[in-house]
Amino acid sequence: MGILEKISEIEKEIARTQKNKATEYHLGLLKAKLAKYRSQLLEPSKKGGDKGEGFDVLKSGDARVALIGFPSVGKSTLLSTLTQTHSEAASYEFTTLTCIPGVIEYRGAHIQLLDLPGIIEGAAQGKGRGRQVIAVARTADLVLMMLDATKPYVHRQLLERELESVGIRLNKNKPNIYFKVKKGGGLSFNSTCQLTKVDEKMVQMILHEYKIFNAEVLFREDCSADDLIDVILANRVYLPCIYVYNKIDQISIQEVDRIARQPHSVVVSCNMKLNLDYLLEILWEYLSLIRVYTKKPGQPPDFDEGLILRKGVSIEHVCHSIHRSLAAQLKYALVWGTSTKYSPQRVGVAHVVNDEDVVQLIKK
Ligand SMILES: Nc1nc2c(ncn2[C@@H]2O[C@H](COP(=O)(O)OP(=O)(O)OP(=O)(O)O)[C@@H](O)[C@H]2O)c(=O)[nH]1
Ligand SMILES: [K+]
Ligand SMILES: [Mg+2]
Repeated sequence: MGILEKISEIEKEIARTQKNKATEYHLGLLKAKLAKYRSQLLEPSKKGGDKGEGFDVLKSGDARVALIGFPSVGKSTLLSTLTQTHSEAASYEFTTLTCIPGVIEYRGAHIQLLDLPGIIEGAAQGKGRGRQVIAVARTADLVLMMLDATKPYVHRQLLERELESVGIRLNKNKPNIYFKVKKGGGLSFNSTCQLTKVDEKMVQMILHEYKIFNAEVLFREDCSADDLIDVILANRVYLPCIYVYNKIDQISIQEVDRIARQPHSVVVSCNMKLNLDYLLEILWEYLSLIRVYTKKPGQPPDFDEGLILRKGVSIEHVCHSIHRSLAAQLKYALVWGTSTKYSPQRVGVAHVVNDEDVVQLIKK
């Protein structure tokens, strides 16, 4: 039996197994098996040719965003609208066949936007160019999932399931489980909170399925069996995702309002250029980008050449982004902005900066 058949057998078995206390362990085991086969499917095939020409686009700029969606939802139209690059758009499906990179220039940042072929149900199993598209999505910092606002909601769920099945986790944090394989000593299992979804026996069964008999496992939150499997496989990517509903020029204002209220969702019309500014604002926020301006003594800040960094970075990162050796030479920094109580305030390398802070670095 091939892997695909095995996967579909297990999926069928999970579907027909009633969910209750008695079948709990059996289901956990099936899930572990399923995840194992799926991750085998993801391993690069030895035959080659799987990567596909036209998908090897070099990473560039401050962040990378992948456009994922069904055919003809308007992905290429968005790329051509937001960037200087033109990507062919047409009313027929599969107009785009390769990966087309463009650059969004926003608040001084260069955000690489990747237009990709449309994907369809079964993409993860290799339908269409699904596997190549998904491989590119894994390399991105964020997924823009584009949806046709005139189409049923189930489209979004289908796409989510495709990405989910290949280990892409959207708008989800990495499960807080400490996991370490050991040479001996059996299983040491602990938790720092009450667990309602798994118990030691289940954890042990799942580990055995992966031929792991000696390990240290510490649950730091009430995680599920699926979360544990994600941690064991360790090949998951956790990406922020914005659901972009396009073609709102075709639906009623009530419908637009309803969709816009859903979590992580932005409504737009690429053809009519509606709400694209807001999309960029949300994109900036979801990418956790910030700008920091530097200033030389006695001179005004350099507002043209901001440094593009990520939320949560410190003065040390600011130094590194200017020059490798700078942090070691730093005496202190002066900061004007929302990250300090006073402006300016004298801070050390560990100080965390905010968006639009102005920083003056004083060397030893
Ligand atoms: N009504 C409406 N049509 C749009 C809008 N944006 C794009 N379209 C149309 O939708 C069709 C498909 O657009 P594309 O940009 O080719 O879609 P795509 O997602 O890149 O399609 P594939 O590359 O085939 O996967 C074209 O006829 C566009 O003119 C919009 O905001 N409103
Ligand atoms: K199209
Ligand atoms: Mg296209």
